[in-house]
Amino acid sequence: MKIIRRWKLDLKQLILLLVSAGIALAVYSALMASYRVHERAFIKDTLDANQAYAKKLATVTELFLQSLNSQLRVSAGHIAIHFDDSHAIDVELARLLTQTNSFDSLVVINAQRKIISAQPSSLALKGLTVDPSLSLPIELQQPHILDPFVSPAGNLLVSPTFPIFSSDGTYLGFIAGGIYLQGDTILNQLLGTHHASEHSYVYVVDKNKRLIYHKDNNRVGEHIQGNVAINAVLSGQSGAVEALNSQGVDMLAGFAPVSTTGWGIISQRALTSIVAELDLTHTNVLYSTLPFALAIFVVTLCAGFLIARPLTQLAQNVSSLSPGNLRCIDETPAWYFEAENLKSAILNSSELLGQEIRELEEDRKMDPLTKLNNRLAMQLWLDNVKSMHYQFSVMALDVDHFKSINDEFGHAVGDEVLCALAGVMKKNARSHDFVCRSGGEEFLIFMPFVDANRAFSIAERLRIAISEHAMPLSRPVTVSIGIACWPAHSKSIDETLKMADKALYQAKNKGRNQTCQAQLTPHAANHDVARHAV
Ligand SMILES: Nc1nc2c(ncn2[C@@H]2O[C@H](COP(=O)(O)OP(=O)(O)OP(=O)(O)O)[C@@H](O)[C@H]2O)c(=O)[nH]1
Repeated sequence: MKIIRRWKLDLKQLILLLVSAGIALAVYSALMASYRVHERAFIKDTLDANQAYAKKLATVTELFLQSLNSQLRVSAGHIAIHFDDSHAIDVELARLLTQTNSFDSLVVINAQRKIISAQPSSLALKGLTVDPSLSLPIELQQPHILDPFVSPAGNLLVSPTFPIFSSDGTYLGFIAGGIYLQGDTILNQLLGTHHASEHSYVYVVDKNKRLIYHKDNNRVGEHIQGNVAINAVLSGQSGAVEALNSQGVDMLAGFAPVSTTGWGIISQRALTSIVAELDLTHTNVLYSTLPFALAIFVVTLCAGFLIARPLTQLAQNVSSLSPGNLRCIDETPAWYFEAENLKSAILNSSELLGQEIRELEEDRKMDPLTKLNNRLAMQLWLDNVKSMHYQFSVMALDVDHFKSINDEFGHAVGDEVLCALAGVMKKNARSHDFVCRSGGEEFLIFMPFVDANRAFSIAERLRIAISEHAMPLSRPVTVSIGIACWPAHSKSIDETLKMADKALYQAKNKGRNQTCQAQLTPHAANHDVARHAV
């Protein structure tokens, strides 16, 4: 049968594969788990930080506006005293502008909406009448912050105002501070520094969802719609939310309202920046893990080779096993329990197998009924004799009237008789005689180094012993024997056996229960038998 060897992974390759997959999976799952945990923590921290920062900025803005209000109140009191002195008002506004650095511009507007003083004077606003849309402070006659508007000088600004009353309580007008929303402004300095984090930024909307501060100055003045954080903060809430901004970017936004103005402050960070930061962090983690993973890989690989080695050697030794030589298996080093077990199992099964083969071999050469040698064993024995060329005599022995025993007592009794005869033959044979059952009720006994005369007397002794042996039937059993010698009777062993057979039939013909010797041939007559005798 042709054996087709299919390619298969060996144990070393399997261990290698398993270790590689194990390490890759372990590193991957550790990185993924760490990534998820960090991502959640990052998002929560960012939301918390942005909310805290928005609250802080709202508080700072409140304080800033209060401080502006206080400054305007002081100046309003001073201006009320000198309301008719245009120069004095100019001086006061100039002082406020330069000393406090809180405003980008300052104007005093009388009850008729006319600008009676303005700083810096370069704006050239003095004498102008402001738009009726800006007359709310005149109607309210109390502190008020005007919503962002474009000033007559063309600047987008927010404007805190404070009313000016004369000592008798007559409303004279109001002082308005201008805080520019575009360019390098005071609001920029207040909101644009010290972010919640490097990647966060702040923007501020007024109550009409109009950007009044943004890091991208060009967007100031823009109206923002559909922003969850803006909607929440303008409804007076503070908090944090992960939501898409107006430009479709996923943002982590913290927000807080400035209650006095109705503004909303939002501090936010793009989610993608967190992902990028996490990616960078985990790439670094991966690089830091790689040497350890490599070390584990190498150690496990070595262990894998050590584990595979006894098994590989056992397999090689078993495949090159020679009958009866189990030493190579016994000497295979097996340093761990399973390999040692396998080695013992192979040794045991090899020994058992060897024993069974030996038994089979014995059975092959043995007559199953009488346990005497069979014809195959006889042939092997004769081959050996031929090669050694030592003389022997052979007895051909046949049970007399065995058919009648079978017929009379049954086949089973016939078998018992055959076994009993075999026992007598073995008992009478010497250790180096070769007794075999050559057929049904026929036997051959080879006697090395025994000449014809001695063979005759041995045969007679055996014949008498058989006839006297108690058989499992009511009458004695006898045998007839023919004798021949090799090479005394013939050069050919086959011929010698035939001559013994012939002598046997002579004994039968002479009336059975007797021994006959083969006749010497001319060749045999010249043969010096004594030369070979013991
Ligand atoms: N019980 C039993 N009988 C066997 C066995 N082998 C052969 N026989 C019988 O042995 C008998 C041999 O008969 P024959 O060849 O006629 O010889 P015989 O009856 O012994 O007569 P002679 O040899 O002429 O004395 C046959 O009946 C065979 O069936 C066996 O293994 N067991």
